[in-house]
Amino acid sequence: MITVQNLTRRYGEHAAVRDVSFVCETGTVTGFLGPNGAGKSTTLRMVCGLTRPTSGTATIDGLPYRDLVNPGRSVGVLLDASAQHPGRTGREILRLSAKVLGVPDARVGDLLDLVQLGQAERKRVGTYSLGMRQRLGLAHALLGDPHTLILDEPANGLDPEGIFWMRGLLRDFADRGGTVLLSSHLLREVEAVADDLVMIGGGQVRAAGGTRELLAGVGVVVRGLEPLELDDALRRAGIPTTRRADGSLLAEGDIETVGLAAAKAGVVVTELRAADGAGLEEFFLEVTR
Ligand SMILES: Nc1ncnc2c1ncn2[C@@H]1O[C@H](COP(=O)(O)OP(=O)(O)OP(=O)(O)O)[C@@H](O)[C@H]1O
Repeated sequence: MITVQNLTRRYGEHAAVRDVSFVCETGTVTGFLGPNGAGKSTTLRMVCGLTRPTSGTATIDGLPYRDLVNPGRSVGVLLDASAQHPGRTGREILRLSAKVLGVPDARVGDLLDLVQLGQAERKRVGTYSLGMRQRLGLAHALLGDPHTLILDEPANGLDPEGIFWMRGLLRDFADRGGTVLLSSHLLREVEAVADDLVMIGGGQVRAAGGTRELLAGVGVVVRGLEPLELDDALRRAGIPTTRRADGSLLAEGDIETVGLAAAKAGVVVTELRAADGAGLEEFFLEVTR
């Protein structure tokens, strides 16, 4: 379990992270979402003891990262896939870390198979694509057989097949009782795998909760024959709306309330349904703006 309590980090006058709190439960995947510069990396670095918080605390299974005995055996971390020595091969990097962690050498081969680096394991990391580095980084994070994974933008550089593969791997890790915290700036990337979402914008948590609950709470998509009249009618009925790129509206209410408001105003509705992932995407953009 990861517990983040009132974490704040200031750089001079600028607060990169402001009073951020959330919990990642054991056996779940938590998606930490936010646009560029929102404060994701700074928060993850504080959780991993790499950046000192100005105030607040972060613990993993009740202990700050710095107090964990042999942390690589309990927490797998991937913060920057490019932070490996470019002159070493993938296999060499894993073998060196295995020695440091006290992990049997045989595990290196197993992990290389798992992340499907193929022949690249014998090539120098400096020649790797970003996707290959991410795969190696994931193998590195898993090397100590940890029960917690903290991954900063792990899908960066992965192709669609790679993203699908990684989702399966993380899902399986959590289903076997592990805890996963992963950041992304793309909702679509984590929506399918995350049990819980924490959305951050401007250094602050803007929304948090179960992915399904957040999905359910984002309102309905409604389209009218006369979009402007429909928008007017809903606003007059006290229902906030957001215009979507395809000409429909995202309305903050349930289907019945929205349908009734349109009917009362005599506006023809051509589509009315619960907002799906598209609604969540807009919600995400809205709350983290
Ligand atoms: N060492 C530092 N010194 C000064 N400002 C910093 C430092 N580290 C981060 N910041 C600032 O803190 C804010 C949050 O940065 P952070 O890297 O945590 O965001 P992020 O959500 O991870 O963004 P991205 O998705 O682009 O990686 C940014 O405004 C950034 O410029």
